[in-house]
Amino acid sequence: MHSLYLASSSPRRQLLLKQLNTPFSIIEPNIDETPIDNELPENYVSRLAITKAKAGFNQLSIAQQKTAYVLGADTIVSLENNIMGKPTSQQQAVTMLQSLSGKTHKVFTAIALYYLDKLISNVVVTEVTMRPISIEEAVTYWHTGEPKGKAGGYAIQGIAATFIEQINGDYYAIVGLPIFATSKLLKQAGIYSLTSNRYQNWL
Ligand SMILES: Cc1cn([C@H]2C[C@H](O)[C@@H](COP(=O)(O)OP(=O)(O)OP(=O)(O)O)O2)c(=O)[nH]c1=O
Repeated sequence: MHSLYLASSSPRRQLLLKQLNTPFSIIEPNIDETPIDNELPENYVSRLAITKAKAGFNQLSIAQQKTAYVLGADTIVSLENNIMGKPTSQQQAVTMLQSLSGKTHKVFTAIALYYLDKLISNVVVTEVTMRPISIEEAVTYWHTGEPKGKAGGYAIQGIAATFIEQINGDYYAIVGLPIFATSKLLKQAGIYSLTSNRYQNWL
């Protein structure tokens, strides 16, 4: 018997996890997302995904913890090792988009699964190339409401799809949960729902 929990308040992550065909419940951990000085993007996302999974685990009762598998995830946008989180003002959002305009940046998404005193995690990196975006366009985009709550201040699954020339990597990782990497993590933990003998070696 096991129970999968998603430690996330992101509606996108909840939708994406449904694609794994494994029933789950939601816990909403509250954690401090402040980066440590000079922390590399990969280390930052990994630390946050792990912190979310552990914080979620700690919200459960002792009885629930015995069978719990808690999944945490974190996504950031990064240009030249700078970490871009979720913009909190128009000015911040416009500045972020202006720095990404006409360039290729990286999206880092970490996933972490905490269970039975074990921790397994992975970081998925995707390259995103944006066409040039004018300041006027960035301001208009802010007023659509879409950039709020999105790392880097854009949502590839929304209007910002029109900004994206090319991606190299996993689309789902940009939206917040890399489905393939997550299925591998669940398989590693022995709770992937579609495991078949024929594809035993795909991990
Ligand atoms: C780049 C990009 C990010 N995002 C989202 C994914 C994440 O939800 C969000 C980054 O913030 P996160 O801190 O990773 O997650 P969150 O605060 O939304 O949810 P929680 O911590 O409770 O799990 O940005 C998109 O939806 N589309 C995009 O194109």
